[in-house]
Amino acid sequence: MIKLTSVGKDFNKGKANHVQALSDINFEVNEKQFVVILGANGSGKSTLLNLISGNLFPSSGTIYFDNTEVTRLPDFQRSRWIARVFQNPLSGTAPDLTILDNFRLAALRSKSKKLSIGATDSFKKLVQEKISTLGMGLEDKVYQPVGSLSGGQRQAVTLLMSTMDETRILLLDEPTAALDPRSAALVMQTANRIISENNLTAVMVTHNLKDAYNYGNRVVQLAEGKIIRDLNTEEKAALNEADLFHWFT
Ligand SMILES: Nc1ncnc2c1ncn2[C@@H]1O[C@H](COP(=O)(O)OP(=O)(O)OP(=O)(O)O)[C@@H](O)[C@H]1O
Repeated sequence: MIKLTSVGKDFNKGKANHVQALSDINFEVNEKQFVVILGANGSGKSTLLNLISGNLFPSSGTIYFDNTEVTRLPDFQRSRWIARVFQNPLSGTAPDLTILDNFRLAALRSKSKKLSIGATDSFKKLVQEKISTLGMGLEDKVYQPVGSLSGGQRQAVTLLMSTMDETRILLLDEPTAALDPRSAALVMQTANRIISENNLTAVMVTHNLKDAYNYGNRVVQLAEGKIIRDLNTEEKAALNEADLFHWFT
């Protein structure tokens, strides 16, 4: 469903501060796969997500979604299929708008589901039903501004918003890095549930080896802009947690 062939990304080419962030990346993600990306700082993980989302264009190579070339399709034209959760809980939602209005905006990204997207009672009920699955008691707070929620609550709400439209791909960029351990665990459980219940294809960047071990059905390691390991479902299942730690020693 996502395919990168011979993709490279240079920053500041021809200048003294030239960086080759990614080189000759051949990376294919099948539908409903949940890929975890590991790698040291600066290895190119966020750049890879930015190329998939269309926030950056590659310097070389080609990107396809479902066999259609999207190499130079800008992010706003891909956002119909792609939802993204960032490290910073402040990204991804509009802080001054209520929870309900944030969900309305998410639903408006695609009109084809024929959802009633006005501030109608049925839409409110739908949002409350969805939010109640988080087990955070937010269903009684849908008129509260999202900015008043905790970081963990915001990440969970952002994840849930990805189920309001035609999203097929969920990109998670260190989604729990700014959260305390309990909130981080809740957000990961929520992400995992949303991915499987909605048959999403997911790519998650993390530095958390426990999460990389516990979640996803494929694990890829980047180093200096190249893929140096790519373990499929069986190979990942055969790992133990210490193996992942040894990748970095
Ligand atoms: N906009 C940019 N301009 C110049 N260089 C950049 C830019 N974005 C990334 N880089 C460089 O590209 C390389 C890869 O960066 P990237 O952010 O993809 O790494 P990362 O693996 O996500 O790192 P981290 O784990 O620290 O978030 C780094 O050397 C970084 O400095």
